[in-house]
Amino acid sequence: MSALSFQSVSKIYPARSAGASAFQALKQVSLEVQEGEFFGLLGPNGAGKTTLISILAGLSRASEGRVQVHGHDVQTDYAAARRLLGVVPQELVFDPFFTVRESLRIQSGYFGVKGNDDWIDELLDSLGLTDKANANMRQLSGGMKRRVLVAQALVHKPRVIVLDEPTAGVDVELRQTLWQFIAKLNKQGHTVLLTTHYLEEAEALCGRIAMLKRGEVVALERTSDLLKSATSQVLRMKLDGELPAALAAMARVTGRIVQLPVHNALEIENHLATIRAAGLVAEDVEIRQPDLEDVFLEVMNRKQPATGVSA
Ligand SMILES: Nc1ncnc2c1ncn2[C@@H]1O[C@H](COP(=O)(O)OP(=O)(O)OP(=O)(O)O)[C@@H](O)[C@H]1O
Repeated sequence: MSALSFQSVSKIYPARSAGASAFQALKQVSLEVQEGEFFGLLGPNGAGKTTLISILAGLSRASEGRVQVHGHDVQTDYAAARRLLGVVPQELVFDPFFTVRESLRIQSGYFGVKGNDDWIDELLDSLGLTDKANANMRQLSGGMKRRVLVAQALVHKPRVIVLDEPTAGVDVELRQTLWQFIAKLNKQGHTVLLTTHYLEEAEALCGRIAMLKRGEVVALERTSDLLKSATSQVLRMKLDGELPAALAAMARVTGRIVQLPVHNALEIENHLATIRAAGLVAEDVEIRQPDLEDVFLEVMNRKQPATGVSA
């Protein structure tokens, strides 16, 4: 039995006002995540990742289809399904009146877990929160609050850990602490479902990845196979000046660093000639293997059949 099962899940948000149209955020999404997997759910802003997680967590209802956690339906068997899940939400929602330790005890209470202090201490320690155990939630920085949200999601030792962009806006140290801890829990058998815009993290951590585009699954593969599926290599260089329009359309640009997909030697020569003809000087030119970000862009830029968005 799968740890998570999404069967033909669709979601249509109703029109908010007369004259507005309804919006289909998910279209027939089907996914199975096996127990013990570290699974990545990727997609651009608005692709439907949070909607799918909200349905999984019972915060929103699917318009069609079925979602199960270890065989428990998230609608008809909500309490059992929810107990198996630890969800770290994207939004920093917290109660400002309690200390960190109090809020973890309260959260344990919601799940009916008593005498949980040993595990709470371990969570505080693993997430670098021991010093803050008695601090009031409102005194914490954004990154510290994010750590508490992770701890809250894990108080009942859920079999399935769901992380919705857990590293958005957090520093390098927390990322490392967080990933070490989550990887350890995954090794112990916990299933992990992760959404992130940091494709380097997804590449390093996830064994399998689904990519969503406008509510549809457009790729579902092992990470290693996705990386092999890229049809191009990458021409990388530093440039001073603006890239000619013909190349800009296909380039990944970060400050002075320009990266272009290339399929053969002739294409490399042509790109460099176009750059020279524009009066630009390329420095530190190299060819590298594609990474997950290149594959992601390739998948997202593939022509898809037109999809109706209104209902
Ligand atoms: N309550 C709502 N009513 C109407 N439309 C909504 C509602 N919630 C989300 N949407 C729309 O559904 C689409 C999917 O949103 P969702 O938040 O699931 O995307 P996402 O992939 O999580 O994006 P991001 O990467 O920005 O977090 C978006 O176009 C969004 O505007």
